[in-house]
Amino acid sequence: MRRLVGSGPVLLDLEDDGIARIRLNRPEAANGMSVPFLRALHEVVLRCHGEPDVRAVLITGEGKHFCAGGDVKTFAAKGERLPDYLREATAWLQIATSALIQLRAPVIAAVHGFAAGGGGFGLVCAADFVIAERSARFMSGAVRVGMAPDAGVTVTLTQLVGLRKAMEILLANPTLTADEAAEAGLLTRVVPDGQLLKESYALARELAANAPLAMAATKRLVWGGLGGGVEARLPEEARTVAELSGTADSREGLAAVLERRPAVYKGR
Ligand SMILES: CCCCCCCCCCCCC/C=C/C(=O)SCCNC(=O)CCNC(=O)[C@H](O)C(C)(C)COP(=O)(O)OP(=O)(O)OC[C@H]1O[C@@H](n2cnc3c(N)ncnc32)[C@H](O)[C@@H]1OP(=O)(O)O
Repeated sequence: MRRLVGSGPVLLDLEDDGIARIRLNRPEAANGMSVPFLRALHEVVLRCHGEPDVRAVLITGEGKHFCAGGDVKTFAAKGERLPDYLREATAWLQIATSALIQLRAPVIAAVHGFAAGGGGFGLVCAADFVIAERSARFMSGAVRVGMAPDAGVTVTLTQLVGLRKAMEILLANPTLTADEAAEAGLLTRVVPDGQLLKESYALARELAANAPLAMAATKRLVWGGLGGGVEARLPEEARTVAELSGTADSREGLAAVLERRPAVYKGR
C-alpha cells in the first residue's frame, strides 16, 4: 500500500490491484465537510485522475460515521457571513463533484453509520456503487438546516429512486435505514455489520480486473445521459444553497441541529 496524500481531512492510499482508497478523515466532526475538507477532497480526487494504475476507487469514512454532511459547527459560527462562506464551499463542492463523476475508474462508497447532508448523501448519490452496513442510516439533511440539496443530488437522486420518492427523501427528510435506502434504489447492496470492508474490497477487486477503457467509456456515457446532466445542475444548486444560507430559517436550522432540538421556521 502506498500513501499518496497523507495528511489532513482526506487521505488517499493506493492499495494492491489498483484500488485507491479515499478516507474521509475528520472523525471528531463525523467527517463534516468544511472548505479545507472540500479542498482536500478535490485534491485527492485529482490525484486519482493522475494515477494511471487506479482501477477502482473506494470511499470510506473514519470513525463512527461515513459523513454527516456540511460542517454544521463551522456554518453556525459564520453567522451573517455564512452565504459568502458557502459560496466558497459550494465552488469547491462543484469541482469535487465533477471530478468524482469524471473519474475513469468506478467509485464505490462504503457506508457505515450515517451518510447525511451534502457531504454524506451527496457522495452516495455521486458514487457508481454504494455498499452499506445493515446499521447504516441515510438522511438528505438540507431542508433541516434551511438549505437545498447540492452535489447534483436533485438530478442523481431522482434518477436513482424516481421523482415521488426523491421528493419524499428531500422534503420530508426521513432517516432511511439501509434496507429502506436499498429498497428505494439508492444502494447497490446491504451487507451484515462488520463485513463492509471485506465486501467493498471484493467488489473493488472484481471491477479493477475489468477493461479500464471500457469501464471509463461506459461511465462517461451513463453519467452524460442523465437528464440535462449532473454537472449542468451544479451551479444552480450552489447558488440556491448560498442564497438560502443567509436566511433566518437556515441559522435556526443549524442552531437546532447543534442544540439537538426541533427547529421553529418562520419563512424568512
Ligand atoms: C460529491 C462529492 C462532494 C460532495 C461534497 C458536499 C459538501 C458539502 C459542503 C457544502 C454544503 C452546503 C449545504 C449544506 C448541506 C449540509 O450537509 S448541512 C448538514 C446536514 N447534516 C446534518 O444535519 C447531520 C448533523 N449531524 C447529526 O444529525 C448527527 O451527528 C448524526 C449524523 C445523526 C449522528 O448522530 P450521533 O451518532 O449521535 O453522533 P453525534 O454525537 O451527533 O456526532 C458526533 C460528533 O460529530 C459532530 N458532528 C455531527 N455531524 C456534524 C456535522 N455535520 N458537522 C460538524 N460536526 C458534526 C457532533 O457535533 C459530535 O461532536 P461533539 O459534539 O464534539 O461530540
